[in-house]
Amino acid sequence: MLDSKTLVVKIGSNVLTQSNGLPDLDRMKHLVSQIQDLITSGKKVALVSSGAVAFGRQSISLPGGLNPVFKKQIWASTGQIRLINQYQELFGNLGQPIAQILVTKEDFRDRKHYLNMKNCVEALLQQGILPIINENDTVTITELMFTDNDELASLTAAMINADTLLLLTNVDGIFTGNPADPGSELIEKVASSMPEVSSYISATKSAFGRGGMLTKYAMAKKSASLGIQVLIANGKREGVLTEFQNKSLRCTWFEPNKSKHAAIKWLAHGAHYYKGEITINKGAKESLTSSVIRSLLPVGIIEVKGDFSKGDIVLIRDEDHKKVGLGRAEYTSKLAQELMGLKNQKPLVHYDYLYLFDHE
Ligand SMILES: Nc1ncnc2c1ncn2[C@@H]1O[C@H](COP(=O)(O)OP(=O)(O)O)[C@@H](O)[C@H]1O
Ligand SMILES: N[C@@H](CCC(=O)OP(=O)(O)O)C(=O)O
Repeated sequence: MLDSKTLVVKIGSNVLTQSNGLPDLDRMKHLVSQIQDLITSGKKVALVSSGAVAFGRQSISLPGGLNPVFKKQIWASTGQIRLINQYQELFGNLGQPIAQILVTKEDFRDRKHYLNMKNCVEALLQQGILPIINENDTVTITELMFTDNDELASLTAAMINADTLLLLTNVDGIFTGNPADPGSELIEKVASSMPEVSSYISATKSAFGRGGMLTKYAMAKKSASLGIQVLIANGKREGVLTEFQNKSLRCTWFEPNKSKHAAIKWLAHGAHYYKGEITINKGAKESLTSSVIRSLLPVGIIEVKGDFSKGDIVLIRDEDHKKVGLGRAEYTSKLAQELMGLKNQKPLVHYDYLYLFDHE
């Protein structure tokens, strides 16, 4: 485990609820005081907390036949107030100010939203205020939804340039089989050089979880590839964050690769957030994927699709429709259409803002 200065702590729904579905206030209090200890020790912490639907579900009973989307919206909108009030009370008792940030996938897709959100979270951290982030479940339905809050936490860690992502769930980490099976062993370390461990993971989810261990694993691997160390640990364990501080935590630790710069971290998560598609010819592909770092020039572009602005993410494909990478557009789709195929024009994607999939 490495030292940490800026970290994102994600708390899963199950950590905050008891097996009977009622909120586990003792657990919450315990975690709050340990988060406070992390902040007091000089770390910058952003908290991604699930629990809105679980808190809503246990306080508002709804008719069984009600549309599941309405149910989720009602539970999330009523439960989020309870969740944040609880945090407000617990952190307030310790003199720690908090802020609530509710986001959607669109906020990560649109460069302006993204920068507003990033600036806001950084300003809060700068002022010693703890941002508590959750998905805006009332407006995010189907394709607008994050896979789960592990994805949101991973995006947040990339956004604020965190060195550490701590995913707290109801098991000690990834096991070699069903965690309840005494024959299963905890996988203590995952490194990019090691064989895949995803085959061990079953699609089972805990009682209130959404994504399950498979998304946790996928997000942890992605974050580690960008240079963020990731720990999957048991949020129900007494002193979990104190053990993290002491580097003695039982967990699955993902060894980070060399850290990528902030823009690349944002781009790497852009696979579902791009606004336009650029098709490039063979020569341009060879140039981008060669060992010499090069920008994407209009001369190599053969098609521009979608409506994007300066700063938006674009997906780059080759002539065979294969995905080559993601880039940040230096100008609009309209101008890109005009310059397409022309020599001696300014790059559409600068090499500092180019993420190639093969490099993952
Ligand atoms: N190999 C595995 N190791 C650990 N947990 C696993 C594995 N396969 C499936 N799981 C399940 O993943 C669950 C945690 O994911 P999830 O329900 O999404 O939690 P959270 O609500 O904390 O996000 C565990 O409770 C466990 O049942
Ligand atoms: N936004 C939802 C969280 C959904 C979710 O991803 O839950 P989990 O798998 O427990 O992290 C809520 O607050 O209920």
